Amino acid sequence: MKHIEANFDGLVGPTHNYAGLSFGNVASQSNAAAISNPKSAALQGLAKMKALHDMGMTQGVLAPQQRPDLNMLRRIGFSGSDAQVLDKAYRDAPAILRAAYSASSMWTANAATVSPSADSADNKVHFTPANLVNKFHRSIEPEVTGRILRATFADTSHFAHHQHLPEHDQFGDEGAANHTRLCRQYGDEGLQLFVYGRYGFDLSKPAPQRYPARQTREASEAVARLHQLGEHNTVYIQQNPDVIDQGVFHNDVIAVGNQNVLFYHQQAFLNTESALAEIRAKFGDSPLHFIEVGTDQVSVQDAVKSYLFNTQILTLPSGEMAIIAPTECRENPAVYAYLNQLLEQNTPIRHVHYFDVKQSMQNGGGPACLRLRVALSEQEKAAVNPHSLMSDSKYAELTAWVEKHYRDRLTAEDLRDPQLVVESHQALDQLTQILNLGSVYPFQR
Ligand SMILES: NCCC[C@H](NC(=O)CCC(=O)O)C(=O)O
Repeated sequence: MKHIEANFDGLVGPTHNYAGLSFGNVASQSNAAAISNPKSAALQGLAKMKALHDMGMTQGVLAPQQRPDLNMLRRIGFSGSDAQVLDKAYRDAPAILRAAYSASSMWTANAATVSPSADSADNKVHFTPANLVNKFHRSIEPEVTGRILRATFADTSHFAHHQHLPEHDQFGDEGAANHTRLCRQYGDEGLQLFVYGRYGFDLSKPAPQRYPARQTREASEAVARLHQLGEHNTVYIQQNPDVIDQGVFHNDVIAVGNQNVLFYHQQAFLNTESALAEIRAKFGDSPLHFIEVGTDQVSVQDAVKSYLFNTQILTLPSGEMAIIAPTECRENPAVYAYLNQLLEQNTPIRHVHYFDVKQSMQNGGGPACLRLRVALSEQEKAAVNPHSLMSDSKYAELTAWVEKHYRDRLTAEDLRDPQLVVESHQALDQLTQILNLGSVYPFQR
């Protein structure tokens, strides 16, 4: 039986903007108030999806959230018509209005944690939407994310969906951005690595000083319990607090894995040696490639700027691995030299492909942030909502949809424009038909 690993990318929503909402995410903070281009952002994302489809990969699409979140604005006391709500929020609470508009659900690595059926005791694929409590603009995502995931993976004989974890920072959960699975073939039982930034209930443990650790150990453990994993197929690893303080707000900014490859920076983890020893012991006998990048090769600062580790490592149909990197990696001399040298080494990684995802990068989201990985058997793949899978015709349809509905320029001032709400709702309403999702959005219910 053939198993594959699909990538489900988040479609960039029509209100993509630069609001500087993520303290601890250097790109988000430094591009605050820059002018965004939602149309180009969505097209960049679609081009990456299409390219992976053309490489023979299984590529899916996840719909964005309804934004602005007018229900949230009403819940905190802004009243009247939609236009009045926007106007009052723009005047009295512009930062909250920007949060209500964020297209941050494009980064589907944070949508959920997914465990494939080969690893879970009940042989189902498990999904837990991330609560994203550390950032207000993201904490308003999980409910609709859960609906979109259920509409995409509806068949309950294959797919198990859980509620997001309790909404408190001690259970802070950022989903698959802090989760990597190692395995031989995708259908074999694998080893799930849960990387956390701090302990939620034991303040005597090491923690960053400057920037927040968004993921707690207790949250990671809760997800593993829900997904029916055991000690033999999980490893918990604490992220190095010093790198969080240098802008590594998710582990996928400093480490990424695929099958028998773990690609990580020397400073990524707090206790690297013991983590690697545990991985080796639990992974079993077959070959494992630890590709460690030294600080002398690529500094943490260059890793954060270029997103060298926020790359996707794909296993191509040929069996060779390819890295999907942002063009920022080609523009950074140390990183580009490193990647060229990596291809000369004796690892499964044989190719590097560069993609322009600048609109997302400027908010701190690279190629890997934009995708949620779902390993599937043939039967499970057949049970996925077929309308959410990329094809030549789906690409053409979605591209035309973006061209029709999206603006190519959005400033902070534009967020008070009630016409933007109308446009977004029209676009999303049509999208739910294109992806055959049913009524997932509040305005449709
Ligand atoms: N995995 C990448 C996530 C990037 C995301 N950026 C943001 O939300 C920035 C939004 C803004 O500043 O407009 C975050 O930090 O969670």
